[in-house]
Amino acid sequence: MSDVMEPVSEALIERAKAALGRRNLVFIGLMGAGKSAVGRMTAAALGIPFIDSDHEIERVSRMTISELFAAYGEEEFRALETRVIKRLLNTGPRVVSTGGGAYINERTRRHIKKQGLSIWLNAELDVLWERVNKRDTRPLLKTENPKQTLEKLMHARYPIYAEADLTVISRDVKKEVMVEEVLAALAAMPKK
Ligand SMILES: Nc1ncnc2c1ncn2[C@@H]1O[C@H](COP(=O)(O)OP(=O)(O)O)[C@@H](O)[C@H]1O
Ligand SMILES: O=C(O)C1=C[C@@H](OP(=O)(O)O)[C@@H](O)[C@H](O)C1
Ligand SMILES: [Mg+2]
Repeated sequence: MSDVMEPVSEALIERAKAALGRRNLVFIGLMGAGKSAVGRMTAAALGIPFIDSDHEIERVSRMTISELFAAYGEEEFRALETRVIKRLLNTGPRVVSTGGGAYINERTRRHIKKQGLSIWLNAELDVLWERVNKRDTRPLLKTENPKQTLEKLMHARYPIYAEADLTVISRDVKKEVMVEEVLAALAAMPKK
């Protein structure tokens, strides 16, 4: 069997586009789920502008996420995140990849529910851990036992992520396969 990836079929892309219409597509899920990477590639496949809310927050504040947490704390970060995401959704349609805590914040979640179609990249702990432990850019994981912290966040957050419109299992497969599954989930949505 060849391991060369088949390009995503045009027919699937067209069905996914039609299902999404002019709505924003919003990626949610825990750190390491692939929101930033898969979101960007999904936007490219759909031909829709992409933005990562963390990148936008860093651009407008001219600080990194770590610097923002250190200087102002999580509460201030969440307030800024809510404002940025609200603006991005108001000026769409786009694909927006959020930071892992965004959908957990009640106000941000309300904006996402009102103005976007949400897709949860749901991954198991070991998949997430393998990905996040390679970088130290995530302030919430600067703890004594970051894997345990991640596990606690899973328990606290998964029931809330489960409110998403769509869910795709994020696992150890090529990112292109994830994009295809995202498009298939969109295409399979019941018509309103
Ligand atoms: N399906 C995948 N297979 C392999 N690596 C992946 C996959 N999805 C994401 N990654 C990698 O895992 C890391 C975390 O992904 P990222 O998109 O930043 O996650 P998130 O934005 O959800 O925290 C990145 O280095 C990314 O390239
Ligand atoms: O889970 C969280 O609360 C956070 C996730 C991060 O984004 P990623 O999920 O893209 O890593 C980033 O927004 C910040 O470090 C807080
Ligand atoms: Mg990200």
